[in-house]
Amino acid sequence: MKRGVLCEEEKEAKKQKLLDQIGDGHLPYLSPKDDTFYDLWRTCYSKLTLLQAKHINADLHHTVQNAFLSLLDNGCLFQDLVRLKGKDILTPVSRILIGRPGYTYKYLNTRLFAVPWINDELNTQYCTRNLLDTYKAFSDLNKFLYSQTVNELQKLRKAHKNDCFQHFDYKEQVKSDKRPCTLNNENKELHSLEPFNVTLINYMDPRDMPCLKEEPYFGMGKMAVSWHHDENLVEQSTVAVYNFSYQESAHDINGDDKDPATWNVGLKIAWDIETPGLCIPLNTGDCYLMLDDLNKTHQHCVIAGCQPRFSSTHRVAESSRDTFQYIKSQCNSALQNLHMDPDTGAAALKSLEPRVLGQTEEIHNEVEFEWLRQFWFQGKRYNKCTTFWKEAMTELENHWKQMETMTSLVLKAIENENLTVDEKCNILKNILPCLVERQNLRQEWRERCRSKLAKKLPPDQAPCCYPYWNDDNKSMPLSFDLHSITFALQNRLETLEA
Ligand SMILES: O=C(O)CCC(=O)C(=O)O
Ligand SMILES: [Fe+2]
Repeated sequence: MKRGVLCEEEKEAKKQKLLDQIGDGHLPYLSPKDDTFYDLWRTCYSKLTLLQAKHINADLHHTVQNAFLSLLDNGCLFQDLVRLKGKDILTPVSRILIGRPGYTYKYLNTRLFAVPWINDELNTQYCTRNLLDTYKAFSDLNKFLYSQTVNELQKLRKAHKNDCFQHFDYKEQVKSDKRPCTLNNENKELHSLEPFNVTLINYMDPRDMPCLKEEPYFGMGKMAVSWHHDENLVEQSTVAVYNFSYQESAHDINGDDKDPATWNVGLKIAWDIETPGLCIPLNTGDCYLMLDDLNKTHQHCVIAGCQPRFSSTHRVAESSRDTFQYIKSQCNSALQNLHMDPDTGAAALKSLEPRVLGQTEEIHNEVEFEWLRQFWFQGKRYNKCTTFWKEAMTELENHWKQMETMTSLVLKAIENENLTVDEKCNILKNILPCLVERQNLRQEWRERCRSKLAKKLPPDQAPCCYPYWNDDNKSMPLSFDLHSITFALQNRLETLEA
């Protein structure tokens, strides 16, 4: 766990404490019909910018809105079976990730694989021409939202400078506790200017989701997306959202004190019950930007209106360990230690250096659990949208299978080679934790694939426990179930150390 980051249990306890403090009542929140709404926005939510639909080019609206509908028509939006506090939950919202070729984005323990929004090299990766244009629309929207973000960040920097200047001038008069929230980090370098690398598309028709949760702190209404910070983003990077709701509907799920038709984004300061929350209605075509560190200092949620609604949420995903290019190079570095005899095809390990063997087993786990099993857990959904990931996974699976061979070669080496007791102990100490973890995670993924919720999903989205094989499968060097192997190795280590 990173320092300074609250773990799940601590967060849950803190949240429960807040809810207990609130009791049966609700905390105040402001919406445009409140007089002080804009004052609160300016002072405590100044890094939230709304870009009204009327200020955006009509052609862009047209292209993007058609692209959303095309995703729906082509069946490219999927509810995710995410894992939250050790439980599997089906998200009310359906999603697809679109972005740079090879990028992925992890949220709630689920790795989403980006459908490439443009691909100059290969045109065979889409089922239809129509989908190619659809994805490209989000690349166009991405460019537009990025240019708006750069503008807004410049404005923010100017305002920030003025604030600092004024603050300097009136230092004696301005009491620090009266300073508006914008002045909190005067000396800090502002924002990341990296372009967005992915967009997570959301879709929900409230008529299909009669059991949405009530917003618990303020009583803002039914939540399509609960309170959260967006995870796994580059620090201080902006999130930009395009909002599109369509079709009239008479059905109102949120009571009558609010315009029944509109969707709202809710904001609050994390762990703060003094400052009122903010509820911002979103008209179709409106965009909002969560600039700089707003996503870190504040949480947001989405309050459902009564129309079906899409959003495209552009972000700078933290990508150091999250691209196909990265995992491929990890595999290649692990496979450096494998020698294949060109004549006989026999496999051998080049080095028995414990550290090298341990690293290979770590990469083995990484490719198996962070990539292959994450991918197949999402069923065959990606086939509908792109061939990019099927091809990528075939490549990774081949590498992974060679690593199964490498593990079997280490186990043989421990049995047969002329190694000293110390050498054997060192090898075992380096590889055993990885093997135990592999065994545990294989069981966990297998159970997730067999859960009740998993079985309810449509056939093309049903989780596959893959790779999976029986002991009589002669093409696999080791069993799927590693229980007896890890048990024997643990005993072996204890005996050697005795
Ligand atoms: O749909 C929206 O407006 C925001 C959705 C959201 O918060 C998310 O996808 O992380
Ligand atoms: Fe979010």
